[in-house]
Amino acid sequence: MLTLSGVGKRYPTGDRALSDIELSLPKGQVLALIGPSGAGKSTLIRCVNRLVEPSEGRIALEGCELTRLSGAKLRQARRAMGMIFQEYALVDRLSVMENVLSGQLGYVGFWRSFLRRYPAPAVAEAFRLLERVGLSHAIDKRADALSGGQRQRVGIARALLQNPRLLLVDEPTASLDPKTSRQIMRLIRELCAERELAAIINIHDVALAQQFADRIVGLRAGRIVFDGKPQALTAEILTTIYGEEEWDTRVADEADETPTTTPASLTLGVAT
Ligand SMILES: Nc1ncnc2c1ncn2[C@@H]1O[C@H](COP(=O)(O)OP(=O)(O)OP(=O)(O)O)[C@@H](O)[C@H]1O
Repeated sequence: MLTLSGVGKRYPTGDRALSDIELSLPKGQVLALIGPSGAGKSTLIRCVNRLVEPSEGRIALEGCELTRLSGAKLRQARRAMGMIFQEYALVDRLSVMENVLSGQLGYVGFWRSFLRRYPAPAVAEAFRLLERVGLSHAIDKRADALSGGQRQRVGIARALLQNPRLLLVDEPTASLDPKTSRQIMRLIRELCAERELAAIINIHDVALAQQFADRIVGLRAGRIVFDGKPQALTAEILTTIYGEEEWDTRVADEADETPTTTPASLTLGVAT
């Protein structure tokens, strides 16, 4: 449903962020994008919805070539892509419900949304979504009264309200504790399965990526250096992506204990 062919990005500063990206994402697939800082993960996600303009290559969503679109047609195509950001991007002084409804901005027109009058079906759907993400008790709360995990749930409900076919998720767990991070990743995973949504999730936590994604793509210096199943991510491949590190023994060494043979996947939570 999403295809990137020969995509590259060079910023006006001269920094080359992406080179020769070839990627095809089928419907319903959850793809985790991993790689060290500066590898190009955010740039790749932003090229897909054209927040960043690719310098070369083509990106097509359900047969529609996004890289050729502009103006109203681009805005319309963007509605098929739900964005979920690390920093939640909520309006603090608005309620949970109003924040979710603001996902309708592209549909209802500026004045109507400015006056905060939303169509009844959108409000009903927002109620359903808030219930689904576990926030039915907090509908009237102001966004700034929520925990990080709750804020992320609002962001997820807001992205889903526009009924996207693809989710673009940028560091969804960066500011969350380990348990909440797992809950948020599980929720995204379940929602993708329920709605046959494809997702690209930019994530630093390799163990979470392995646990909740169908497929892992590793970027290094703007190039794809791994594309495969989570189980195929060996210590050797992690070295290709991140550089030298004793993946199997790192936790034990740092705790000054006898090195163990802990599998790579269990020791990678902080590998960035
Ligand atoms: N707006 C920009 N202008 C110039 N260079 C940029 C810009 N945004 C990113 N870059 C450069 O592009 C490269 C890729 O950055 P990007 O933010 O996509 O990496 P990332 O893998 O998402 O990193 P992180 O995990 O730290 O968020 C880096 O060299 C970065 O310095």
